[in-house]
Amino acid sequence: MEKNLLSIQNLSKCFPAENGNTLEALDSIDLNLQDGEFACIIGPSGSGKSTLLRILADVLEPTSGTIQYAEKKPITKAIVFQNSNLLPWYTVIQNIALPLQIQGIPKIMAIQQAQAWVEKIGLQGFENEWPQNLSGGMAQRVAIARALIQKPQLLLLDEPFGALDALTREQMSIELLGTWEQIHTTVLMVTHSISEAVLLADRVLVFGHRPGCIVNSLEIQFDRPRNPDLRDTAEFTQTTKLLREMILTNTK
Ligand SMILES: Nc1ncnc2c1ncn2[C@@H]1O[C@H](COP(=O)(O)OP(=O)(O)OP(=O)(O)O)[C@@H](O)[C@H]1O
Repeated sequence: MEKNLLSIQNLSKCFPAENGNTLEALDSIDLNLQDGEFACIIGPSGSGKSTLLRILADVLEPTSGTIQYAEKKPITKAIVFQNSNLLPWYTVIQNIALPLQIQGIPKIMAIQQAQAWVEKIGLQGFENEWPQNLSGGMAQRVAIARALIQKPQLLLLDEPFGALDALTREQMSIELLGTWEQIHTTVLMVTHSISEAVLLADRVLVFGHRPGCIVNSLEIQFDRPRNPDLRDTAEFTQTTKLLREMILTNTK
């Protein structure tokens, strides 16, 4: 049976704007995330998608509303942004090991675990490289490994492939699919790519124009584990078409 990880109720967020006005970024968001679910958010620019992720990551406070956790205690979370935000004075392996060291895990053990992640993301040989010498795709692989090494119960991905070229982006979403199929942690991912959402997600949430709220959602019912070849099937094309129509209808 499906188990709830968290429940967002009536969540709104306002920012102070010019002339003493307020800018309503989010309005009355209600959302349950199931334990082990991969959910994607798609919506217009400025509709509050990043704001919602930042609230869930505890970087921002909501103006009103609640987030309740099924376990009745805070859960472990990690967030990855469009920009990898690697520490430039740390090497690849040091960046990946950092969250464990912050948790107090001895350096030698943190580096051992980071080495396993270097292998999972295919960056063997680049362990001691500096972030400025990595391609955009490599840097994002490191950022994702740095998040996943923490074994977060909730992984928040804010357009993690948005700054990459189309081919690298496709490759990265296939790699993310493979990694996620092994760990099945709960993911909430913002993306602007319909095909990425359909390949990865169990459910796609469609945001309307600001103030952001969920105007529609689509269950993606392809079997797991999913194979990237799914993208070549007629069912995949039909689903992307359906989602595109849903987005266009709701964000006119
Ligand atoms: N710290 C802030 N202070 C003031 N306004 C903010 C702040 N953060 C976001 N906003 C405003 O809130 C609205 C929602 O922004 P947000 O970045 O959440 O949208 P988004 O849907 O993620 O956009 P995009 O798809 O372009 O990344 C925007 O109008 C933005 O200018």
